[in-house]
Amino acid sequence: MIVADGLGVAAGGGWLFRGLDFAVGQGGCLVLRGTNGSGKSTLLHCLYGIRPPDDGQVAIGGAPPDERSVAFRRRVSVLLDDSALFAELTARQHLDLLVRSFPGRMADPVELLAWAGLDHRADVPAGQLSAGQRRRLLLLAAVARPHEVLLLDEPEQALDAAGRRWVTELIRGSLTEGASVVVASHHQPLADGVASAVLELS
Ligand SMILES: Nc1ncnc2c1ncn2[C@@H]1O[C@H](COP(=O)(O)OP(=O)(O)OP(=O)(O)O)[C@@H](O)[C@H]1O
Repeated sequence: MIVADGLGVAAGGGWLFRGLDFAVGQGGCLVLRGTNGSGKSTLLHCLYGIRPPDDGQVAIGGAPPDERSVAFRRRVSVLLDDSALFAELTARQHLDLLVRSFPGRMADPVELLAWAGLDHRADVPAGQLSAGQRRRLLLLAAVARPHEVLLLDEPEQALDAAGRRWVTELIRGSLTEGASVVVASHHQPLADGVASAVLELS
């Protein structure tokens, strides 16, 4: 589903990474690891088509990624470093929007909100949620909608211990459904819980 062939990105007069080859099939999870600034977010941007590679190529389902394509965005679900919510819309309204975009293909929003531990905050505008609650809502929205590919950038950010365990459960659910997942993470238990392969950037 996801294939990188000699992938490279140049930055700051050198190569951030170069010659990356990997493939992630259905139900597979590649975990990206590496120090701050090693290029994990940049690699995820390449996989979503936000940033063209400077060397090599990447294909999602046999074609180059294109985040401007509605068809591509319907197949690929993401939580990237700049993902945001509508501050004035509640958690419930965010899910209602998704349900309207994918009619008959999503679980009941009430059940989803309870699963995310957000049922008591369902009618609070997203702008008034805590950082961890906003993170839970972003993750829930990314995973609850139908997807063939899931790209997550440090999903553990801002989450408490229970939330970090929940992320592992959430990614495993996506894998069981057959998605191909790439997740950048600094959280070793999460990596241990979901990885079928690990790519260390340096
Ligand atoms: N267009 C660009 N021009 C110059 N430098 C860039 C560009 N894009 C990324 N970089 C640099 O590439 C490096 C990698 O950044 P990136 O955010 O991908 O790292 P990361 O591994 O995700 O880091 P972190 O763990 O801190 O989230 C950074 O030093 C960044 O400043």
